[in-house]
Amino acid sequence: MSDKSIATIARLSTADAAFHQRLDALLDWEGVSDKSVQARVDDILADVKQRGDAAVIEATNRFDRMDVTHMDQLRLSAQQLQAAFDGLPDHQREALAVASERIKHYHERQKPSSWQYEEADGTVLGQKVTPLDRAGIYVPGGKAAYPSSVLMNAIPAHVAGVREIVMVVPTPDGVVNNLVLAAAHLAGVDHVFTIGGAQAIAALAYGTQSVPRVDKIVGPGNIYVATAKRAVFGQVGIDMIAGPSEIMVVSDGKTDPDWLAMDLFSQAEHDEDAQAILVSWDAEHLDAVESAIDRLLPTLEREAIAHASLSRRGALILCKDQAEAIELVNRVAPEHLELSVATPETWLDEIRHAGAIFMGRHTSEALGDYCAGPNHVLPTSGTARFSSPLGVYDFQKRSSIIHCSAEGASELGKVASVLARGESLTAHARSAEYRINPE
Ligand SMILES: NC(=O)c1ccc[n+]([C@@H]2O[C@H](COP(=O)([O-])OP(=O)(O)OC[C@H]3O[C@@H](n4cnc5c(N)ncnc54)[C@H](O)[C@@H]3O)[C@@H](O)[C@H]2O)c1
Ligand SMILES: N[C@H](CO)Cc1c[nH]c[nH+]1
Ligand SMILES: [Zn+2]
Repeated sequence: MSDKSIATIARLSTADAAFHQRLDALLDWEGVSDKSVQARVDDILADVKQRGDAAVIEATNRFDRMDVTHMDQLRLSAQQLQAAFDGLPDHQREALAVASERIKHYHERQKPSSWQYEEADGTVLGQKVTPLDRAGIYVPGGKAAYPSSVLMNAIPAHVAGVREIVMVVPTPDGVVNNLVLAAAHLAGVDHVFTIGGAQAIAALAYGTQSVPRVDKIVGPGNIYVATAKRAVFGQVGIDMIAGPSEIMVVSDGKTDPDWLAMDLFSQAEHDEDAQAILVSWDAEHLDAVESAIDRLLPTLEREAIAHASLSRRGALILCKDQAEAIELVNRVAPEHLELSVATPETWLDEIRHAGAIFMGRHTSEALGDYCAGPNHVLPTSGTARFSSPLGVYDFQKRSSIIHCSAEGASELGKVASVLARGESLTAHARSAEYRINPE
């Protein structure tokens, strides 16, 4: 272990008796179970539900340090979005366009089609896919502005065929980010409100005098956003409850330690509660990465956030071998997994839980955050065990189609009748029996 360390990041070994306890402590994020946050969010939701715009304005003035009196001051017009796009320097406009094209191309592949098949007696069964009428997208904006999240939320909605997209994004102190506006223009967002936190989620879920009520709310955000999304679920659909960003890297010891240190920082700089873990079976390599962390930390602009995050939820873990590294990955089920190894493709079958898998030394997670193509809104806090990246499927729903021929209804009626009478549901049985062919 490096003796020059400034103790930025914990060193753990799977051989230690207390390893699993320490890992559990690292993975634990109180998040949406925090009672004081829940109480505050409940108050905001109830207020917006009751008073609409007036409550949204008050909360926005309070939490985002604004001074507005009318909802029109929290609404951006299509002309403002267009002007932001037109006013960008060429290199920014081009980068947005490239990212946007790649994200669209990737998500086009996720587009499902409706299907149906016909049985021998002429009965037709199928599934009809229908896009949502109106989707609400939350774009975070508290500690940083996220134009990339505009694209990642709005493009799959468009590909899915959503009729109307309503975007909310907080602008603390009234500072509007032109790249965010330009991305909204490029991605074809229909309405933009500069509101955030629980008040924005409430406005989308319940509707207000100005904000249209949506059918589903998607997108990442902080603890107030996540708590509010959980509370309004049922009233509206939601994509997932996303916690702070996470990265887990597995290294075979051959990747440049500076690259790996920066990959850990790349998520640590999102949030004090972000999680950054490196696993390797090469102890000297972990020493080298630890030195790189200490050396590179002061060179970051968001040094304080990255430092807090690495101290709280960062770790360099020494494991026995590849098999144990894979076990750890499946246990953590990270939002982002980097396989910084020589032949990542040979690992893939055994990796069961991860939001996105970045294969090989050259594939830094940052490329996925912006422009590789796959979505960067991913399951966190171990929920990759049962959920998937945001995708076209989040903006669509399915209806079953059943069209019986007379012959089909007669045959199925006999089966349904037996089962209905077994459930003592006489009306069900008789409804099916009416359609049974007499001979
Ligand atoms: N998964 C992803 O794709 C992705 C992408 C980008 C960011 N993120 C994550 O999203 C989060 C963004 O968080 P953020 O804070 O920067 O922006 P945010 O937009 O989620 O939250 C800002 C809002 O929080 C509310 N708020 C702040 N303090 C409050 C308080 N004391 N009481 C009530 N409300 C309060 C305010 O209304 C403010 O508008 C980070 O955790 C980051 O890691 C995730
Ligand atoms: N890493 C974030 C998702 O966890 C997405 C993002 C946006 N900008 C930079 N990174
Ligand atoms: Zn990121």
